Amino acid sequence: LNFAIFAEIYNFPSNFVWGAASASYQIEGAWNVDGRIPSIWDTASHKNNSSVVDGSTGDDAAMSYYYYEKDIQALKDIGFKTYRFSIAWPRVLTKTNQVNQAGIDYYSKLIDRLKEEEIKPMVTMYHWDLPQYLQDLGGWTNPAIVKYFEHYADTLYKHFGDRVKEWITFNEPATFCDGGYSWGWHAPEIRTEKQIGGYLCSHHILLAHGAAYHLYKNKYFADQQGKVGICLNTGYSFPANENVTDEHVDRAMHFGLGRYANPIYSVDGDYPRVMREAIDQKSTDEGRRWSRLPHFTTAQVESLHGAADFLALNYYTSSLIQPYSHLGWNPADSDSEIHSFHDDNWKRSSSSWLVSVPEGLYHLLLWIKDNYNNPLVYITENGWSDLPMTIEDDGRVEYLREHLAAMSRAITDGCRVETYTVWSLTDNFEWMRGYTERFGIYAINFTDPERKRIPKNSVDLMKQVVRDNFVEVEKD
Ligand SMILES: O=S(=O)(O)CCCN1CCN(CCO[C@@H]2O[C@H](CO)[C@@H](O)[C@H](O)[C@H]2O)CC1
Repeated sequence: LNFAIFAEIYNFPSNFVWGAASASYQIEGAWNVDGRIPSIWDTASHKNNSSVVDGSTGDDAAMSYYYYEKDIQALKDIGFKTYRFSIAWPRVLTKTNQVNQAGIDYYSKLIDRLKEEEIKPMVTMYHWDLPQYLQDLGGWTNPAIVKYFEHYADTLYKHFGDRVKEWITFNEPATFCDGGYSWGWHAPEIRTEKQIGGYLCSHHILLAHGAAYHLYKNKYFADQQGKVGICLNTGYSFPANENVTDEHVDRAMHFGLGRYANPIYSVDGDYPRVMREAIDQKSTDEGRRWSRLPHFTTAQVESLHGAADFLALNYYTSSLIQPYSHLGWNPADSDSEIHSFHDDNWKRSSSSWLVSVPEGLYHLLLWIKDNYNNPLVYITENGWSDLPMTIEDDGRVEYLREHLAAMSRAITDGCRVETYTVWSLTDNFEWMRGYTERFGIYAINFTDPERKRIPKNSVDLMKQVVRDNFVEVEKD
């Protein structure tokens, strides 16, 4: 059977860079070794009544602190040319904000080995493992955190900036701000009414990103010539029926992605007008003396505007939307007044929140192009989940084929996407889902002391995509 007869071929630009992604707390283990201090995820996973569904922790995880050569071999076997990993703040700085040399040495060794194998290191500075002693001071809801983060960024640029040329300040603030400080289902598991904690977190994340960006430009760029971006996650909001308008779509997109992207990438900067006006009015209606959404000063708006060299984007899934007004729901119960939900026909993964909507990636990339003047985009996460020790991961193969095809179409339609790193290189600690949901293209048996990286079928797909620089999907 000649597959080509039944397949559509989607090509990629000749200079397109393929790779894989991971995060420190999810893979490293060695949680209390060589000077690493506790993070908010050590605290959350070590609790007696931990919310991690299988009671597991990242204490050992994939043991990449010891087995990083296994990760490098896995990358080489596929032919990946970039590796997006995160550096653990708790491993690099002590509680007195001095350098922990053992932590520096670990990441230096990893970076040197990647460079030897001609694999570009792309570093995420913060992928959720905040030092616990900073959370004890309020964490991301305390404006003092901006200074601590700026010093952490300075430390990273100083020690690794000669070899690392692509920096991502934060991974998915949309997930950890509201997850951690509004709803409480992410570390540090704090619940606050009406997203007050989440909005404080977002505000300080953006100020910290701006500080780290300008620090790089002012102090390091001349010598190091690298790029600094931020990693944002969102889905696309599809109208659920013909009564849902483009205005509803834009409202949903601005309350989601725009909350973080507008201050940096939009023409005017600052929070989206639709958010600013809605939350200020609602706060007044609630009898509050000031808005739940903090205000940037004019100087801060100016400083944040344009403060990124690329937009790192994590895409997993999308939603159908309906406004509260069409559902007769109380608008006071939500700032966006938009209800998001899944179409029952969308294929399901092993994660409750993850269904397959490839066309959402296409529409999202077009929306970013149209709303943010076609910024340089790196897709830094895209992936599927299956159950432990699945090797014949046909669901992931289909998901990746369809999403790579959607990305190819967006590039053909003018979107500037230059890199794709699949989530994830190996199975790892999936936060509150522990080891019950697996995102790796390599499987790991977490009772195996060797933590062998076992290729799933999707490894063969990625080898073919890297080799041929095209992907095939079956014709409908
Ligand atoms: O339960 S509900 O449906 O009410 C809400 C949950 C929705 N979240 C949306 C954000 N998503 C972040 C993805 O998280 C990203 O993707 C990977 C896979 O999760 C993680 O391992 C990465 O560390 C992270 O960057 C995790 C689930």
